Amino acid sequence: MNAPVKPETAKVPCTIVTGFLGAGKTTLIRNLLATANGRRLALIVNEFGDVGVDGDILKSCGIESCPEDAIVELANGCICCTVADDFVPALETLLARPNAPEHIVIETSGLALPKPLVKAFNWPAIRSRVTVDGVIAVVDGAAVAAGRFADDPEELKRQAEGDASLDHDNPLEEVYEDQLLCADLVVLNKADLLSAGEADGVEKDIEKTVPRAVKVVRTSEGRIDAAVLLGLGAAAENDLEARPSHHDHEAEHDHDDFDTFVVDLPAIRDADALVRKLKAAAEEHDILRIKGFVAVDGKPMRLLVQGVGARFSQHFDRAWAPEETRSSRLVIIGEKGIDQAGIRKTLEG
Ligand SMILES: Nc1nc2c(ncn2[C@@H]2O[C@H](COP(=O)(O)OP(=O)(O)OP(=O)(O)O)[C@@H](O)[C@H]2O)c(=O)[nH]1
Repeated sequence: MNAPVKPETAKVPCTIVTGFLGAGKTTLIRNLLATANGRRLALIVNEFGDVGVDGDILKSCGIESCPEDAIVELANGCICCTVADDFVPALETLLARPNAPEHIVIETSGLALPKPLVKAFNWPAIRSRVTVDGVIAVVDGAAVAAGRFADDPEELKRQAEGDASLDHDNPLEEVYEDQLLCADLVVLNKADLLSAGEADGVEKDIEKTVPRAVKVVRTSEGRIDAAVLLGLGAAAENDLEARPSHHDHEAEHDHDDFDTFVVDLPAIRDADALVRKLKAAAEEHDILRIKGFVAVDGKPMRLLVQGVGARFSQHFDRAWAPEETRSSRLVIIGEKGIDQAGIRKTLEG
C-alpha cells in the first residue's frame, strides 16, 4: 500500500491591486480592511517616488486584523523593477511573522506594470509558499470617460503618415492597458462622477481592451466587500500567457516616460488658497497626480491633500504626532519633461 500523501502546505493567497495613478486603489483597500471580518491581513504598499503617502494613510486606519507592523512600504522604486531587492524579501518578512497573515494584499504604484510582479511569484524562494489569488484593476471611470488614456488622434495620424520618429505609443495608455490586460476583476470606480451612459461607455471601452471575459464591477469610493475581492482563486502566476503586455518582448522596461518629484513647503495659513494654487498648477502643467500631507497654522491635525488631474480633495486625517516635524510635503507626478521649476514657482510663490 502506498504511504498517504502528505498534503502540500496551503499557499498564502495574495491579491494584487493595480490601477493608474489616483484611480482609487488606497480607497478600495481601506474599504477592504474594514470589511475583512477579522481575517488576518498583511499589506505591501508600493509607491513610485521615495515618499510614502499611501502606506501612511493605510497605517492610520487602525484596523485590528491588520496592525501597523503588518503593513510594509516599498517606496524606493517601482515594485515591478525591484522584485529581488525589495518585493521577495518583504514577502518573506511577512510570512515569517509570528501571526502569519491569512491573506496578503499588494497595492502597486499607479505606474507599475502588474505582469512582472505576477511573474515574480514563480521565483523559487516563494513559489511554494504564495499564490496570486487575483489581480484587481481599479479604473478611474471619470478619467477614462474624459479620454485620458485614449490615443492622441493627431499623433496616430502622423504615425500613419509614416513619420518614424513618432513611432511610439502613448505612455499613459500603455500603462493603463497593461494593468487591465492582467486583471481577473476590474473595478470601475468613481461611478459617482459618471452618468449611466458614460459608465456604459467606459465599460465597453474596458471590454474592448481586454480580449478575455473579465468581470467588471461598478462602484464609488472603492466600496466593494472583501468577500468579493478576496478568494478569486486565479493562481495568476500559472496563467501568464492569458495576460498580454505591451512589454512582453522587452528584457527590461523602465519608467522614463514619467517624472516624480517632491515639493516641500512651510506650514501654510490658508488651505483653500493652497488648493486653488495646486489646481492652477495642475491645469497649467498637465499634472497627473499630487498628494501629500500639509501643516496648517494653528491646526493640531495634518491635512491630507489629494489631486488627480485637476480634481482635488482634502481632509484632516490625524493629529501630528509629538515627534513629527510639522511641515508640508507634496509628491507630484507628471509625464516626462514636466516643468518642475515652473510648478515649484507657482506653489512657492
Ligand atoms: N469622486 C470620487 N473620488 C474618489 C473615488 N475613489 C477615490 N476617490 C478620490 O480619488 C483620489 C485618489 O484616491 P486613492 O485611493 O488615493 O487612489 P490611488 O489609486 O491609491 O492613488 P495612487 O496610489 O496615487 O495611484 C482621492 O482624493 C480619493 O478620495 C470615487 O469613487 N469617487
